[in-house]
Amino acid sequence: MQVTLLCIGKTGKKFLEDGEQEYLKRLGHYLSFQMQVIPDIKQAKSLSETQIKQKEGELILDKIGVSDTLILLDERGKEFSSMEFSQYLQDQFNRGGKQLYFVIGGPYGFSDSVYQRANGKISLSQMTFSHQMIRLFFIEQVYRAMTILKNEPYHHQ
Ligand SMILES: C[S@@+](CC[C@H](N)C(=O)[O-])C[C@H]1O[C@@H](n2cnc3c(N)ncnc32)[C@H](O)[C@@H]1O
Repeated sequence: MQVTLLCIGKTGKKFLEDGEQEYLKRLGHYLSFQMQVIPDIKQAKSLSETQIKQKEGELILDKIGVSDTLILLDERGKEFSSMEFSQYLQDQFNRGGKQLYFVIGGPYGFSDSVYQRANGKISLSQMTFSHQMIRLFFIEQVYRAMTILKNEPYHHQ
């Protein structure tokens, strides 16, 4: 199964990019995982928050095929412990689809059309993180989950 993390706009901060690269490299040993960045549109035009969310939503949905699974990262989503999240990922793998997308919204979150298409919503906490920081936290959690599934010591060190 191909797992893709879709994000809006470049990370732009070296300390976060370095962390992303480190954990993407580690994850590559366990999983076919990629991060795809959808260009940030807000600098290009003067649009309202709702219009920005709608445009970003169209760009997100353009990437998702009818049989793909789309899971949103959303502070109002379901919360897991890291152990529970590893089982959640395993369950997704067991379903046997080809493409599993996790999506991080832009600075204003998701449009209604993205919420309507989504197959699920997961939260990393009830706190709100920046759309750039959450990438690193999520990639680390996927890496952690894979080491849990492989009975490796990372989670227990
Ligand atoms: C700055 S937040 C957007 C907040 C927006 N006001 C909302 O209500 O969704 C940008 C993106 O980061 C992600 N995000 C931020 N905090 C999160 C959390 N605690 N759990 C999961 N995703 C989170 C979500 O994908 C969100 O769309």
